[in-house]
This record gives sequence, C-alpha cells and structure tokens, in this order.
Amino acid sequence: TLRIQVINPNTSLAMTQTIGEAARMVASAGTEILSVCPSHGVPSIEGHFDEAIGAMGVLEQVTLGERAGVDGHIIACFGDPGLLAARELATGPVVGIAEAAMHMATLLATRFSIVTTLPRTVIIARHLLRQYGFEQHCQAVHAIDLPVLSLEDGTGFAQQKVRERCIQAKAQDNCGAIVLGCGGMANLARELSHELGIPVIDGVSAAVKMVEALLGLGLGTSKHGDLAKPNPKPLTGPYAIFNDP
Ligand SMILES: O=C(O)C[C@H]1NC(=O)NC1=O
Repeated sequence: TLRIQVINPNTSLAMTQTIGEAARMVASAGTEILSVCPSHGVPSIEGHFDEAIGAMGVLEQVTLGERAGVDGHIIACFGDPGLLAARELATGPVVGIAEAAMHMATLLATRFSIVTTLPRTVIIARHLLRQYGFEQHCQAVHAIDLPVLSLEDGTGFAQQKVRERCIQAKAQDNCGAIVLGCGGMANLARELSHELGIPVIDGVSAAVKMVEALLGLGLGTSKHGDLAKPNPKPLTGPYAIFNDP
C-alpha cells in the first residue's frame, strides 16, 4: 500500500476534513490517504504572513511523515507554502495543490483561469504562475472576495459565489479550463465541471494522482543539489523537533 500524507497547512479541522475526503475520493485502491494539519499555527492562510506560519507547519508534518515512512506528501494550500523546503526534507514526492492543478489545466486547455478567495491572495497565485512558468497559460485570476473559512461555515454561500465566479470566468475569459484556488474548494470541482461543461480542476485530487503517478514510476524528490537534505545543524527552541532523533 502507498501512504500519501495530505497536509492542510492551516489548523482548521473542518477544512482538513474537506481536503481529506476529496483526496480519498480519487485515491487508488492501493493508496492510503493520511490527512493532517499542523499541531500549532494559523486557522486560515490569507496572505504572506499566514503563509510563513503555515510553511513551518508543513515542515513539521513532513518531518513526522518521513519518520513514519510515508511515501509522498501533498501541500494542500493554494499558495504551496514551504514547497521547496519540504522537498529538501522528503525522500518521496512533494506536490503542492496549486502546481498540480496548473499542470493538469495546461494538459487540457490552452488557457485556464483561477478562482480563489480573497483579492489579496490573487497576488500569491500570480507569484506561483511566474515561479512555475505558467503565466502564458493563465488568462485571469478571480477572487470571490470571501475569507477562506467562509467555505466551512455551512451556509453554502461561499460555494454559490465560487459557482457564479466560475460561470463568469468561462463566459468572459475565453478560458478552456478553470483551476479552483483553495484547498477548501476541493469538493466542488466535479459538479462544476459537469455544470459548466469545461474542466474545473481541484488541486487536491490533481496532486493525489500526480504523487501516485510519480511513485508508480519509482520516482521521488531529487536529493542531488539544492533539494538534498539540509546541512545538519543544532536547531534550538521550537525548531529542535527537526533535529535528527
Ligand atoms: O489562498 C487561499 O485562498 C487558499 C488557501 N488558504 C488556505 O488556508 N487554504 C488555501 O488553499
């Protein structure tokens, strides 16, 4: 059995549950999904400061997962916080939901749009598009202008706003696909794909299949060069957990 750890970098248990369920929906029969979040941190990630806190939680969970022998890791926040640092720590694949969804979209359409939560996180998506080399594939980045945890308030209001924004994006952007820009939207993609008649891609499920694909090819994170394990140093205080036991 493959064991893939899906890390929600924020501490919202409801969102961790949503993410875990979406991952299990698509996982292969031989794949066990471990759904985790940091022991301490920030309830939602809505900017650069939150991302820095979330990244430390990702590194904590990757460290624990590596010690438990998990085969691969998913960073289930659309900013992919801590991605490269996590890859230094990991032997198996580490895939972020933003990069996973963006890669999948480029295989299905010549242009995709992104629908995310707050206007201030639009810039984070734009930074990732540049970092991953997808700027020329992305037509637009839209925000529903609601906080991340509105997706977990049980009213369905945020979900309705996501739906409306996706319909608008398809009509206005001339995009062939849409990427959902939040781990908390993971359970909306299948229904929206059917309703809109275009691929609406959730990064959690995309990342599960990409990690399974990499493992199926016998591939893991390169340990040659800048993604080799960090140079050992005596870490102190809250970072002592990263020291080799
Ligand atoms: O940036 C966002 O809107 C989404 C991002 N924040 C978060 O707590 N989980 C996420 O996927």
